[in-house]
Amino acid sequence: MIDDDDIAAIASGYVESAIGIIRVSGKNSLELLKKIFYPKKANFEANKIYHGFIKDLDSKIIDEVMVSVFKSPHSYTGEDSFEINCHGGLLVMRNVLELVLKNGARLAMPGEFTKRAFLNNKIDLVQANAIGNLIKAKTQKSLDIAFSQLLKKNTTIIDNLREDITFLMAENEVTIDHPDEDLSNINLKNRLSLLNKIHHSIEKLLNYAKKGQYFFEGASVVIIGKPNVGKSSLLNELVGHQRAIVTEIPGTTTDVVSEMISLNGIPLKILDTAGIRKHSNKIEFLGIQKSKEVIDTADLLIAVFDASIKLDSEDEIILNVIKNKKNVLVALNKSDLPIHFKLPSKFEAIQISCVKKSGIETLKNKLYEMLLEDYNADEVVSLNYSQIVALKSALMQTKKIKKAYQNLLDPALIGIELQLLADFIEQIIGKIENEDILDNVFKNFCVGK
Ligand SMILES: Nc1nc2c(c(=O)[nH]1)N(C=O)[C@@H](CNc1ccc(C(=O)N[C@@H](CCC(=O)O)C(=O)O)cc1)CN2
Ligand SMILES: Nc1nc2c(ncn2[C@@H]2O[C@H](COP(=O)(O)OP(=O)(O)OP(=O)(O)O)[C@@H](O)[C@H]2O)c(=O)[nH]1
Ligand SMILES: [Mg+2]
Repeated sequence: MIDDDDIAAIASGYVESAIGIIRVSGKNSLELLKKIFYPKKANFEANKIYHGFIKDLDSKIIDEVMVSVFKSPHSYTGEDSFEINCHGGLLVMRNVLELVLKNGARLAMPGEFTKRAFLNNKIDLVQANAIGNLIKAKTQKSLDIAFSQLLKKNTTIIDNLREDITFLMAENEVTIDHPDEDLSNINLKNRLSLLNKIHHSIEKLLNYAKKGQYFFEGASVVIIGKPNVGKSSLLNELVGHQRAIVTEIPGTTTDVVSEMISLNGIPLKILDTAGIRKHSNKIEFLGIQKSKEVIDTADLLIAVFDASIKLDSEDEIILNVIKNKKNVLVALNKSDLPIHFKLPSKFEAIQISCVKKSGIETLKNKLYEMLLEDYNADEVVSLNYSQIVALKSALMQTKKIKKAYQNLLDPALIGIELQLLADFIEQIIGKIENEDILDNVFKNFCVGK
């Protein structure tokens, strides 16, 4: 179902400004324009801007304006549409909008113009999301990513995925039509290797999407370690002020303390935690429970050790926590003192001193590097939550299909599974049947966008 009734909104924002833009789009919008706009020559050719007057039904002049006219499909929404450039006073903008509404348009919902652009195939869902991010972007880097995404229609990686899946589906059809031809080993091998390629691409896309998200939603870094190693001191160094209490008494921090910083444009939430050890009292026990909880939510962990004392059983607890994790940065603090700590060789560490303020920049650079590892600004896609969910489902689906091939499942059934995979991929680009999911994408846009 495609809505094409006339929608209207103040596109420039309802703030006093030099010029205000009232945007109207819909099947009958140009008829509506004729009723309220009086230029010298009322021929309303596409892509032209006209000077004239907006008049109400009693011929009273509402404002002197410029109006641009767009004709379907050559407009932002793909529909007939126009934009009134009126004086930017609050009352003027309201009067013009009200007149437009009185003449049959309704107020647009947030993002509804862009939703129509999407429904009319002017942009795909990845681009729609990019427009949302473009407006939201708070750092130049986020803006660059959003913009580069807006400029390309489907990203190549998604195009290739579609192509590969279509190939598998076509090949599977052949097997259904010619059941006598056994799936030869060679064929099976080819299919599995193509499926692996698909699996790998989806993983890559998920990885890019995650990194793209860092720029818009931010990332979280959790500082862990046994008591008294200097976790709170490190938090304070990273945020640039005395956010957390620091004392020489082990067990000083008993709750999670967090603070935001910008790391080269990535909004970073840094969390300092209670030192982990065999607890000595109830407060400490609860604090340690909390530390363990936030560890699992972290995009990155900084494990802090005290370089000035020998590795002990409390450090072992921390080493155990991080041993199978990839997203860990090890910091050897107090490196201003004589070094007695020896890290097991499999870990790589950065030496820092919060007291001497040394190594902190190196640590920040390393954090940034780890967050954006394998990241290629040209290929990054910033997907929204439901797109990421679709991608994850697609990933699971490839595993299922792989098993189906290996178990020589009936091609008709394999066909169904392949179709499901194709559907998940289409959801990313935007073939979404469910209106609710779709509205979710646009509801965070401004009215008038
Ligand atoms: N006044 C105004 N400024 C704006 C917008 C707008 O809609 N109006 N935009 C949006 O919010 C952005 C620009 N994006 C736009 C994208 C496509 C079309 C458009 O009319 N496309 C037609 C014609 C293309 C052509 O002839 O070059 C098309 O795609 O067919 C317009 C604006 C930012 N500035
Ligand atoms: N010499 C030296 N002392 C440090 C350094 N960093 C922190 N300290 C000291 O180590 C002690 C503990 O620091 P905190 O930052 O409170 O340690 P923590 O890991 O947060 O401790 P808990 O909250 O108890 O788990 C304080 O006395 C700090 O002054 C450093 O780089 N060098
Ligand atoms: Mg502390």
